[in-house]
Amino acid sequence: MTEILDGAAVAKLTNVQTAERVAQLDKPVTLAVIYDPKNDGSRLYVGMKSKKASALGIQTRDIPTDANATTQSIISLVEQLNADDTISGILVQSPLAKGVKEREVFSAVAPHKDADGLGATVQGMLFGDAPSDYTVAATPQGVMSLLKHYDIELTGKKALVIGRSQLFGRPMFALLTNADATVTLAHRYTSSETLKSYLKMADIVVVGVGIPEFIQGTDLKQGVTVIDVGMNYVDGKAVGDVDFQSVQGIADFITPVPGGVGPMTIATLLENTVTLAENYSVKNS
Ligand SMILES: Nc1nc2c(c(=O)[nH]1)N[C@@H](CN(C=O)c1ccc(C(=O)N[C@@H](CCC(=O)O)C(=O)O)cc1)CN2
Repeated sequence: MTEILDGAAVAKLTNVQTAERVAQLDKPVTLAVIYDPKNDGSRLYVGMKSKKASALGIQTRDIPTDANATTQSIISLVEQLNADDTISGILVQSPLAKGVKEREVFSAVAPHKDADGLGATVQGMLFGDAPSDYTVAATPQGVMSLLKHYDIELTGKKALVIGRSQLFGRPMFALLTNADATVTLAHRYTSSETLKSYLKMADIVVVGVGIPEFIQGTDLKQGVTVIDVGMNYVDGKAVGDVDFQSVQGIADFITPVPGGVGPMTIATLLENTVTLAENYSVKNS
């Protein structure tokens, strides 16, 4: 029997705790969100994040980049927000406009305001498994929260991460390594025969490549745990990178799309934001 890892339900539990934490603070929690208003997905996701933030008592300042925005102009905006004491956390929604160097913009966010955990400093802390307070990218951290909620054993397990983005794959690799799994990171230059062999060996598969139903049940080992990070739209419907029906009876656990990693991404972003606000208030009390 294949059990659903219910991201929507676990996100709800996280959000209740986040709302309680916000209510305990004596100053407003504000998340600044920089995004490209020309990108349909970004408008949708920023809207979802702002709506959820508001429901939890977190204010958002949504900042659309202008038509002639450059890497430097957006970095200057980030630097203003870094220095703004009314801002608890900063999120740079990906993708930014063509030609803007995202990594440079992510890394301009001050570590103590990096709500999305995408900057070089906090990602360096993650890769060094530094035992200190730093934020972790929302999607991979949300995956880890889901695995923990369902007590999925990671120690010594063979984990396959497919996709090496800065948003997901690279921090996912680091988190699973830090959790003592044996991790392989596959990507577009991994041959299909190599990918096939690793898929058949993996105890845990985490895939985020943006190809609808890229993974089929027949690719997988009996009893595998499947985490579908894919967020594709086919005929207007959200579809993951895994053929959900085809893994029934093969996987022990799977995240659905919608209702899996997506809600966890938003819940984790907002959890990160209140953590930054709490740390800031402690340091400045
Ligand atoms: N700076 C960032 N940019 C982007 C991120 C990110 O984590 N940080 N992730 C993705 C998009 N994303 C958040 O921005 C995101 C996508 C989807 C969902 C979600 O909850 N989806 C629903 C389905 C929605 C629908 O039905 O249309 C679900 O899976 O249940 C949340 C966040 C790219 N950019």
